[in-house]
Amino acid sequence: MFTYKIPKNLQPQIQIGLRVIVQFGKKKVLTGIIGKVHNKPPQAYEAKPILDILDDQPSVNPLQIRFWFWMAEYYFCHIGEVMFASIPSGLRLSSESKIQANPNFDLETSKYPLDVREEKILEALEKKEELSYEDCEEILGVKTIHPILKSLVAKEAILIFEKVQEKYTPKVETRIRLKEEFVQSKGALEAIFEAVQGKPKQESILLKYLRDVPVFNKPKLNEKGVDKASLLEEGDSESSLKTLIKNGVFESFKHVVNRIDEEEAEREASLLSSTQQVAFDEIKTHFESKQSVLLHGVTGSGKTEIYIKLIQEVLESGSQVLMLLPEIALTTQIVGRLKQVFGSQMGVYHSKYSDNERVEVWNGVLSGRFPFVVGVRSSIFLPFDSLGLVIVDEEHEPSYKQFDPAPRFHARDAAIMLAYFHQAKTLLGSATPSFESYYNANQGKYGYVQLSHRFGDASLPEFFLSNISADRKKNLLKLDSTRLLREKIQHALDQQQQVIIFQNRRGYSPYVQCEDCSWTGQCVQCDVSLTYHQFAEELRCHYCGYKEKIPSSCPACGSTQLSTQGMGTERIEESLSLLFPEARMGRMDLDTTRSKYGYQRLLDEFAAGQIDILVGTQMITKGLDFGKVTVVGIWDGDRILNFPDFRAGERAYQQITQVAGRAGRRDIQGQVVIQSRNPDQELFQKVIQGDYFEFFRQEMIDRKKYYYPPFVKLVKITTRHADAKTAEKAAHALHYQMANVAVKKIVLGPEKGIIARIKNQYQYESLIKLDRQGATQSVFKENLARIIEELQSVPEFRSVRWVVDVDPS
Ligand SMILES: Nc1ncnc2c1ncn2[C@@H]1O[C@H](COP(=O)(O)OP(=O)(O)OP(=O)(O)O)[C@@H](O)[C@H]1O
Ligand SMILES: [Zn+2]
Repeated sequence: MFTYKIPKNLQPQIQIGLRVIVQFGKKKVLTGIIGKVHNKPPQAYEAKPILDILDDQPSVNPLQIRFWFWMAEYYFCHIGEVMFASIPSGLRLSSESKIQANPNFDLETSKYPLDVREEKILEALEKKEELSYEDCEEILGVKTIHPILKSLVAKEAILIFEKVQEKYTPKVETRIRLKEEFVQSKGALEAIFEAVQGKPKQESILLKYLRDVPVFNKPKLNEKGVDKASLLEEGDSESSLKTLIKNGVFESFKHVVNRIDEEEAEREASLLSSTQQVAFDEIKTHFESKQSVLLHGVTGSGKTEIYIKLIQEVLESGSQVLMLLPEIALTTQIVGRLKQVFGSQMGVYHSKYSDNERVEVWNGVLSGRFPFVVGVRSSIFLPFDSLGLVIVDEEHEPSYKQFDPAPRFHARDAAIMLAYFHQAKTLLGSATPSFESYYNANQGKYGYVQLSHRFGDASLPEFFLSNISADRKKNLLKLDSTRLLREKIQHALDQQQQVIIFQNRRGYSPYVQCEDCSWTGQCVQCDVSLTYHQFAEELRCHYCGYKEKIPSSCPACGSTQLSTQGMGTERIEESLSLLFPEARMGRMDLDTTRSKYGYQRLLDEFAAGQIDILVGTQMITKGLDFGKVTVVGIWDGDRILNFPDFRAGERAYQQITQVAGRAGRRDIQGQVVIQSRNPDQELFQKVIQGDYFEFFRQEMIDRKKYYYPPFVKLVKITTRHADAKTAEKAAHALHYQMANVAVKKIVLGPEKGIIARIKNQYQYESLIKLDRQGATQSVFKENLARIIEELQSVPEFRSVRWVVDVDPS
């Protein structure tokens, strides 16, 4: 935080939460937020004046600012980093900014006239799609450009963005409508039909248009016309349409599609079953005395319908609701279900949204257009001012934790704090609660509500362990699939049912190896082997994105005997299509879902029954609700157990239970086949028995004994440097200093990171265990801040980076 002077003329308007323009360094201007107003001039530097105020009303409310301060302190980062994560760049005007014309702006119909200089900028934007801050200075020949840009933003004439990928590309449709004169009278319309007589193709297009747009009864409908693509969808030829346009029957025009769909609610909430109703009532009773409730409901128990009822009640009482979902893959289906009930009062906040779409949701929350938001973890930063309820669905999901960059927050934990500031309630939902949350429930800190049966007549799936090694010995293993798995798949296909196959590794196969010298491809920037991607014919690093072409011979010994080892989703898809040539295959992983609608398309196809077998990574394990899936195969069960962490057991339990939970969600019981080389392992038995409580009890014994969460708090510190020696030395220096801090319980390390080098930076990790008391943690963090600052002033450590991760996951 920096202190700035408030010039006299701006003083009357000053309020906490206003965006202001400030000078930073010699040439830079930045947008800042007023966090505090005080009378203490800084000691170390001469305060510069604020250049301008961007808002009439605060963009950020006092609750948000309080939340930011809490986050910066708790997650050990700068308040500026929190602010940066919170505010979409479209709301941050700076000398780094670029501007583009707002495609929804129309000078003629705009309520606000532009002055000469503003018009000049818009003219320039007609010639050049984007302008930098400097371009604008040049065009107008003035030094302080922000008042003009500020005014253009306020008049909704331009949009601001910082990086190219944030630039807003409007979705433009070509639409078709009848020429106005034909809509005026029935006689005119009949005349066209005469004109197209004997031209069946043209007639068919005309009829189709009139079916979708009944202009006889509602001539006004013609104005909007129809999307050209949909008109031609059913196989009508483009050339017939062209002729109709040429002959002046139809006209085509461009239409900018709204970024956020305006959909009306289409259905009422479902009636709760009696079990759901009991759970619903219990939740509300707990809320009377507790801030947070854990809803532990088995897969398919109908948690979503309970959420819907609660959301409705809270919205009716006039408060806001935020519902967090871990990933977009999951959001597509649930969002669809929620949208049907909540329609246009629900805003959606995706990770794949462009920055300007985020601005739209942000403004929608500010204006009250979206009293309800469904979103991924960053939606906790939206400008809510009166939350009544925060729901965290799939609360156990590791993806709620942000790794990089700072703030490295856990969205579930932060959401609980956010709700606390709003005096709102938090509902955590999961079929496999995190042990931290269940522990809190067990201790009476959270209310606890259980749903132990699936909705309707559905029952929980049946498990089968299938022994890979045994099948191999008997020559029954085909392309790494066991006979049992193949039989189950075949049976499902015969019954026109669907199959999900889970493997937590994308790409074709993990390694390409030389059979003569056992060379494997290594990333040049990280100490990991490269993954083979067959379709792209590349070796790729999954840590830094580095890629290279597959060599035709071994770079080490020249041998041409290169073979692939192990199985990724891409290869499994290929194997299954060889084993089941008649089945239609689909694959869902990071590689097939990069585009914005990638998930949606795959899920739509799967829902429509156009895919028989869907192979996927952890993306397919969450929340999906498809009635025809009866068989789930876990390709490599052993891989799931090998998580390098104290949470290995918990994670494996969650992952297997969740993916299994996709099977048999309606009247036919699901079957789950786990392939393993070692099926007798205890963990498999526990998952199959489904005894969460016993599993929890046993795990807690170990965690208590070895000091792991929930009995202690963890802080992980990574020391990074491009030079291995310096990194090691700095890590030890830090370690030495920490030994003198009294409050810690245990300091482990420093050790080489699990991956010793990432993006050319060597990594050393220390793990600190702290007592759970809040006071201990603040004392520790104060000490840590001091230690790091001191170390950074040592010349040889100047370019060392220390990354502090509180509650690492
Ligand atoms: N009260 C209800 N009326 C009608 N259908 C319901 C009702 N409750 C649940 N369902 C249906 O039961 C199915 C399972 O419900 P839902 O997807 O909400 O389960 P879930 O608890 O979220 O499961 P998971 O943890 O696996 O995501 C869905 O198809 C849902 O539409
Ligand atoms: Zn790499």
